[in-house]
Amino acid sequence: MEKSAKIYIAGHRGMVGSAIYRKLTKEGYNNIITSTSAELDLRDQQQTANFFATQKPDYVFLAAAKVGGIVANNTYRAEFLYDNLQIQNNIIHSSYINGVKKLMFLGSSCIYPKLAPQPLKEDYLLTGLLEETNEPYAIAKIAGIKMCDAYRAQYGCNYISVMPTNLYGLNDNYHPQNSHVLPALIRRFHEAQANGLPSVTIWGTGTPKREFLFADDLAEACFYLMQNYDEEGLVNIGTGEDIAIKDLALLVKKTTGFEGDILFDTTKPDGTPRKLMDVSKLHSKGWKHKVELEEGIQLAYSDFLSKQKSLV
Ligand SMILES: NC(=O)C1=CN([C@@H]2O[C@H](COP(=O)(O)OP(=O)(O)OC[C@H]3O[C@@H](n4cnc5c(N)ncnc54)[C@H](OP(=O)(O)O)[C@@H]3O)[C@@H](O)[C@H]2O)C=CC1
Ligand SMILES: C[C@H]1O[C@H](OP(=O)(O)OP(=O)(O)OC[C@H]2O[C@@H](n3cnc4c(=O)[nH]c(N)nc43)[C@H](O)[C@@H]2O)[C@@H](O)[C@@H](O)C1=O
Repeated sequence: MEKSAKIYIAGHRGMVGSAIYRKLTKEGYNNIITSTSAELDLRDQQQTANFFATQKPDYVFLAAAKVGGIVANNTYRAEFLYDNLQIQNNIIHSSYINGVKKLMFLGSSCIYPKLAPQPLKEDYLLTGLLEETNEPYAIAKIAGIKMCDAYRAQYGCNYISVMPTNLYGLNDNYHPQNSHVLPALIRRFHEAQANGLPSVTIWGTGTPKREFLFADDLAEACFYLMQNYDEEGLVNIGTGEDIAIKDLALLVKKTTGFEGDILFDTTKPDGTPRKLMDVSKLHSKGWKHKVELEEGIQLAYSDFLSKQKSLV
């Protein structure tokens, strides 16, 4: 990507989009275009087509999506399927019509079968049934990978797909029900500590294992792959290390200084038992994560503390 290239970050106010924005700015890119969902509803085909025809971006990072944790995915099943298919179809097709040089599509580790062997290799895609709680979201993300591959095969478009593991970081969503586990626990442990509560309840059994990548590390990987990776198919982005949710809760407890008990609400879903990425392809391309989990939780907690007055 030339420094003067016109780069569109779709979803620039989100956790990932804002991290990509920070990275590009730090690298000296100054022709970045953005638009909020209120200004441009990417589910709308005509609005999206007009935006691309007017702006004519050279490069696109597709980080706009309907995103949420396990309960949000399971509750808003129609929105997770419809919104995501619309957003990605509109952006990918408009990119083709307007000659975008390269596009990066962001998927998710939930595209892999629920009971796939671990760690998850890229070629396990479409080898088994999906996890029920996030099937609509996963189906949309799989369609995005296949859109990129089909436009590459038929039209020669250089569209690449990356599959991030579970993410956390600055500008995360701290909604009590709709967020992912790490921001949810940061908020719940912090509030319990601040209010002198005797215990914190976490969802599920605490036995599922998850892998976590700091969003600024993800942005580094996206920037690197945008310049060094031009293949069809998909590439995992993660750390290659995972942790049981119960142990994650102990880390957040330590970070927030909470001293009470941890209880488990087993009426809430566990989801996939394990989702550990095989990152050998990513490492072979020359990229490895930098921020380890405990340091990342500290950074995310500091960001939470600076923003908590504005949270609902
Ligand atoms: N968070 C995670 O753990 C993971 C995320 N990912 C993927 O990374 C990408 C970014 O996720 P993340 O940053 O966490 O999500 P966020 O919810 O933080 O941000 C999503 C962004 O998408 C934009 N958006 C949503 N709907 C529309 C719409 N209809 N029109 C225009 N813009 C819209 C929002 O814009 P606005 O703010 O203007 O409303 C928002 O900035 C997604 O593709 C997600 O699937 C993958 C793996 C894990
Ligand atoms: C990134 C990924 O995110 C979603 O999948 P998920 O990995 O299951 O994500 P999660 O962060 O919501 O939960 C991880 C684990 O943690 C447990 N857990 C405990 N206590 C809380 C809690 O308070 N909140 C949440 N959300 N989970 C909790 C929870 O029960 C589960 O066992 C996908 O739908 C899909 O969107 C996707 O791609």
